[in-house]
Amino acid sequence: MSVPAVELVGITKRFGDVTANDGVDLAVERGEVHAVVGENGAGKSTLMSILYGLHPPDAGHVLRAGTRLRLRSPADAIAHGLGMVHQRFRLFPGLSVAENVVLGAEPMRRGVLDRAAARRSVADLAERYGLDVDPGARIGDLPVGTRQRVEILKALYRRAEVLILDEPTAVLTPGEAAGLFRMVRELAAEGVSVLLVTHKLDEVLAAGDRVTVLRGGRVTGRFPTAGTSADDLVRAMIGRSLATAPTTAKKPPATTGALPTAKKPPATTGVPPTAKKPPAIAGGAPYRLEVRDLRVRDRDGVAAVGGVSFSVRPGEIVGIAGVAGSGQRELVDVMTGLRRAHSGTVLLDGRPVGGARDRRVAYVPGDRAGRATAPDMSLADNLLMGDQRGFLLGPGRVRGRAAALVERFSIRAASVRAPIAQLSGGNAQKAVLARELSRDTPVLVVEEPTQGVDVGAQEQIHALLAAARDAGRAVLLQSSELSELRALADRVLVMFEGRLTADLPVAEATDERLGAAMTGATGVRRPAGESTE
Ligand SMILES: Nc1ncnc2c1ncn2[C@@H]1O[C@H](COP(=O)(O)OP(=O)(O)OP(=O)(O)O)[C@@H](O)[C@H]1O
Repeated sequence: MSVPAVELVGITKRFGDVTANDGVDLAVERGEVHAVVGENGAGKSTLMSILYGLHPPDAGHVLRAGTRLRLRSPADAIAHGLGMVHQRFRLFPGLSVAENVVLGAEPMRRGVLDRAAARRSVADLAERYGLDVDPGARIGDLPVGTRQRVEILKALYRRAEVLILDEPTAVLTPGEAAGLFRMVRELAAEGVSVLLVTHKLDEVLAAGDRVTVLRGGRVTGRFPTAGTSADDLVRAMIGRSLATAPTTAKKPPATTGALPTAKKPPATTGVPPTAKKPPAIAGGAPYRLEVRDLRVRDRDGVAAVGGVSFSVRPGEIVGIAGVAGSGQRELVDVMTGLRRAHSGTVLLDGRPVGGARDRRVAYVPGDRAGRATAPDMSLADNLLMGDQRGFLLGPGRVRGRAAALVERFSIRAASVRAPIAQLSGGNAQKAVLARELSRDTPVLVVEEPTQGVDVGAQEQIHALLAAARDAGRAVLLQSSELSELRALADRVLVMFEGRLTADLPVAEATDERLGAAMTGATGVRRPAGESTE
């Protein structure tokens, strides 16, 4: 057998009491697409960080084409033909594609950047690997899928032969995701090895050659994708099938250093477990949330939302679909009181939303690190943030309440005192959901609730959102996963260029109809008695 392109041998990594990787062996062949899957906190990101020189392992080593490497930094990794595309792109919006690709390794001519040479080599590279990118385009003008291609080009320009993709489709539309995987197969055919970290098992099975499953920092399964089902992977990931899943996630294995079990949580901190009759709204308003002819301008004075009207009843989940930048962000900003509208109104239970952050709206932002959490503050403080009772409680009670939420929402963390930045991505997301779902508000606005979240937790989060609806809350759900909108929403709205291009009952929200509305096709279907303009 040939020497693997890259091999991780006996990798162990501890953070305090947490063993994030525990004797992990993983070999990737040349030209292979190798997926790494596992629950939130299973140790996937840690393993990739070690391979990319971001963390030194406590034990074990990395071989590249059979040679042992000492990786002290990403620069070392890049020098040995490793490249990584992070979830958050590291591109300069004001610069061109070619300038971004060559940045730090520029072709120079008489002491200045040789732009023509940069463009030529970027165009050659794009052509060789079949990547559709215009080297002269400005990054700021490009859609997310194209920006990701630029990140991949950047790695290839630095001669990456092993490419690590960390949840690459989290930010992509379904069409862009399909394009990415076509490209990944082309790269593999050219001999590039791809390590793919993802929670989407259908992607793994469609685009991967082999899969390694991690659980509690250890390898619990190795599969060729051929002949393997999603259920086989799930069983290796969580030790059971999803079909027989209890509603709450299993206790974490001892190696992840989870918190001790908390006492019974106080009733005020949880989502009501059973469906209730929607409560009557004060003043008899039929809607919990009403948006009337809303217009919002962005910083440059351009209309970001151009006259949008819709309403959400108690006990209803309304989904919002649309390609990024269609005005969803601005719409949500006004609804949560984070931005002022140019004109129009937003009413909660018949009363206008306040100018500042309105306490009647619980909000789960899509931008976890930037908006949803204070990364340097403890998990406990993040869980209680915005809860005015927090000021009246001593630190012991704050930790007690936080521990109750940790237990209830199966958040895996070494301690509620540790900074939230130390949690795995999916566990940080669960913490934000725990905080917002446990607030007793009439309206819940949720963006991308399961982004970066493992399959078991996805199920749990969906059940929690359904419970919030059944308790009579009005839920507005923005998601780029059409399957998620279909699973949860009663109606799906589509935004395109700041306007609603569809308002469909879920039974009519097919991929084709949503896709057409997302690209601006007309033929808007509106439920009787309501207008969207
Ligand atoms: N810098 C750090 N300090 C302390 N603990 C950490 C640090 N980085 C990771 N951990 C812990 O190591 C464990 C593995 O985390 P890791 O991020 O590798 O998981 P993951 O499989 O990538 O999860 P996710 O799917 O949620 O992104 C978790 O328990 C996490 O809290």
